[in-house]
Amino acid sequence: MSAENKVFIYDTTLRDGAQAEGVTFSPVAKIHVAKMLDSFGVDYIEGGFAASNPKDMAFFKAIKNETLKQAKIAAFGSTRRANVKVEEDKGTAALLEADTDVCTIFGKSWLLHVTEVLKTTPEENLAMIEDTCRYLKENGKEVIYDAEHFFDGYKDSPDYALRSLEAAVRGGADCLVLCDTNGGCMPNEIFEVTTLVRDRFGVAVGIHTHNDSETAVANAMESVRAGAVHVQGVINGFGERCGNCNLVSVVANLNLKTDKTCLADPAQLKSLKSVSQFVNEQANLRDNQRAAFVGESAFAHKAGMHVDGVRKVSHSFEHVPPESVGNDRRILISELSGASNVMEKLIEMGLNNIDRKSPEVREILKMMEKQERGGYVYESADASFKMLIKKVLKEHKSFFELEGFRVMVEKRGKNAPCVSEATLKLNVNGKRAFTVGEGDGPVDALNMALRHALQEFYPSIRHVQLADYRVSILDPEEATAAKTRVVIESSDGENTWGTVGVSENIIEASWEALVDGVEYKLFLNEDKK
Ligand SMILES: CC(=O)SCCNC(=O)CCNC(=O)[C@H](O)C(C)(C)COP(=O)(O)OP(=O)(O)OC[C@H]1O[C@@H](n2cnc3c(N)ncnc32)[C@H](O)[C@@H]1OP(=O)(O)O
Ligand SMILES: CC(=O)C(=O)O
Repeated sequence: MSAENKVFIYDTTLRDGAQAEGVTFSPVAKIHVAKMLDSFGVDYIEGGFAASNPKDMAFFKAIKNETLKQAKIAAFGSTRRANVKVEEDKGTAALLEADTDVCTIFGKSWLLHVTEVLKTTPEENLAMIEDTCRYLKENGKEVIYDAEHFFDGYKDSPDYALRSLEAAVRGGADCLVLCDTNGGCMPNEIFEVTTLVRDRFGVAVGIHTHNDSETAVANAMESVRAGAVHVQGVINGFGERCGNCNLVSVVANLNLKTDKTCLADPAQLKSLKSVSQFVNEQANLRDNQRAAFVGESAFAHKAGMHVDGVRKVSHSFEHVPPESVGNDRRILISELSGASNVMEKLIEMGLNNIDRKSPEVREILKMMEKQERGGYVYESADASFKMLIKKVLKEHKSFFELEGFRVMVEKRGKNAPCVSEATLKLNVNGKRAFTVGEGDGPVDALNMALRHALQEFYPSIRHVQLADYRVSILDPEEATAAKTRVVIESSDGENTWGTVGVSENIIEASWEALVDGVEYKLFLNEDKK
């Protein structure tokens, strides 16, 4: 890796990320995230605000017992309070107590904040910056200086904003990080101001952006183009208000689209999606389906013409190869599909010998369109679409015949729980199966009865679980006569697959989706034999 092309990645998921509404990391989660970030290859991990709370301080102690490959742990805090000696300042003492190699302090660049928030004088603020940097340097720390509101401060008074950086440099700061704290800047402003700071100071320049104008990643990229060598951000971009610069996108863009490198081992880029998912899990957040690079939809192609293009030349509709960031290409089936979408599904099913222009492909498309007009959607119900293909190709067989079911929901008294029970009669290979299932609701009960009935004949069904269940009402204006669409996700612990059913009766729609789900699994098993 050429030193001059290296951009240092400073992760603040555990500090600025924790300032996001709805996010709190447990002490154990903080350690898990830090270890994962280290394996991923970031350079700095900001573990918390040293003076803020015992949990953040406990993290700094606990992480010392872990062996990290290369990441440095940074403790975060502010410049000393106004009119307090730095040696007597509690926040600065907490930074030293954290006992990290790196201390990151934020100081004020904007006169508005100096006079109206700190309620101090411009000169005292400069002294606070210089004293705190110097004191931390004297105590052997690498000092990263976060110039809070730097761009807003610069717009208000360029002279004062630059003097605040000079104070940090006099104090010995190792890196000047320009912060767009309110997230209001445009990329061109970031480029111009970063260029000016880079040319003026012989110190490394970094960037810290927020996403209030949806420009945090673009702003960080522009800052790097202007010479910043250090980017601060959060995995998945959550953080105060609208969030921080999303490091997932920054790391991918830097590695794949510039001559810069940023991960200790660039091969780690392939773990980007799992890193993103891991952080969301630890932060108790859902994955963002539409997230750039790592979302489920990031490489999902729906429009027929796009699928046609991707099948011919993958980069005709993909800005980077999905596998480069650990993601997968997905082909969706819908009313916008053409023959190319169907071909992809045929290939997935191992049916490689059917021509794109064949009558079978046209017939599959015709059937799919008819079904969609009737309320079916196949985007999330790939397995039902594959069953439909089998039916059109006359390769479908029924593994069982339904003789009948009855579903009952009973509530015996105001405070008694609702009990759901289903009885089911099937004919399986000429033998009669009669089972009863109980469940949390009527569909769960029916699902239980179906699995009990089949597992004697098809043992693999034992492992199939109902993973998700979604209901939509079609034509709601028709009130009770409205159709119901049920989409079910089933899982056998290894794979998940979606199926769909439509009926005026919710139980019947659910049954249809359950049957497709079970048949899909049984076909998969047959194919494996
Ligand atoms: C841009 C950023 O994201 S910076 C990080 C912001 N993060 C956080 O605030 C989360 C952690 N914070 C906390 O736990 C608490 O705010 C603490 C423990 C740090 C401080 O709590 P308190 O002492 O009760 O103060 P409070 O939060 O109400 O006010 C902040 C004080 O810090 C001062 N302050 C703010 N920025 C700075 C600075 N850069 N340098 C010195 N003092 C500062 C304010 O002037 C105010 O001082 P005052 O009490 O004399 O009026
Ligand atoms: C330092 C910081 O978090 C900010 O200015 O946004």
